[in-house]
Amino acid sequence: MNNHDLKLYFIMGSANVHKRPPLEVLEEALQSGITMFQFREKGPDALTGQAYEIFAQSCQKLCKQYHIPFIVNDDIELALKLGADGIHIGQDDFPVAVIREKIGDMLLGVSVHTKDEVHTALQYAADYVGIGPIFATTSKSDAKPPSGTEFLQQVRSEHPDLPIVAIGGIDESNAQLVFKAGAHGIAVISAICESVNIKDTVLTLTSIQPS
Ligand SMILES: Cc1ncc(COP(=O)(O)OP(=O)(O)O)c(N)n1
Ligand SMILES: Cc1nc(C(=O)O)sc1CCOP(=O)(O)O
Ligand SMILES: [Mg+2]
Repeated sequence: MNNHDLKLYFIMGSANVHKRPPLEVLEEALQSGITMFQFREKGPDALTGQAYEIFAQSCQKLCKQYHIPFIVNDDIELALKLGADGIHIGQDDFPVAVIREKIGDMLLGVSVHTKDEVHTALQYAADYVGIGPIFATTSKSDAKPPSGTEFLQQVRSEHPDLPIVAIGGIDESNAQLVFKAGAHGIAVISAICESVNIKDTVLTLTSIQPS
């Protein structure tokens, strides 16, 4: 992984897309220039069992076709079974201290909200950290209150080389602020899933420079 892979990190599950087939949305996002993808199939109506696995495999196949890293959210067994490029975990998902043993050199992303969590993620060789929610989000029912960019700025100044992706309520109207605060990239669900023109949205988001 290089820092550019985090630039526009698209996250999607079937619950995030309403008007079109999710795979169509993913393919359009890939064609338009997303740099990383996370399979996040969760929520009350989430697919389960075979349908869950088949959907994951279809997303992975598309990502391979476009040479974009395919990351699995939460489900380490699925990530291992499919040979995913990486796994993203939060603080309540799996102990950071033992995950490396399970996943080998697969990419590891860890959600962090405190300096201690950043320290632990670094200690156990996380490849990047996710910081959020920066702004209010409707895509995660158990999200913490929005933090703004202050914590992100602190982490950036204390860890100049740490790959950071910001998440939560980020769209074309506020992404510049997030890059300015020191993020290498932005992770988005609704900005793409609810876009009326995915190509334009992706082009706008990927062309933002931290000025
Ligand atoms: C890139 C990225 N950052 C943060 C998260 C959130 O992870 P987590 O806190 O484990 O919450 P869930 O996504 O599992 O509900 C993420 N998924 N991706
Ligand atoms: C999956 C996720 N994690 C968050 C965190 O704060 O850790 S916020 C979030 C949802 C991001 O979706 P949207 O771009 O639609 O706001
Ligand atoms: Mg999680």
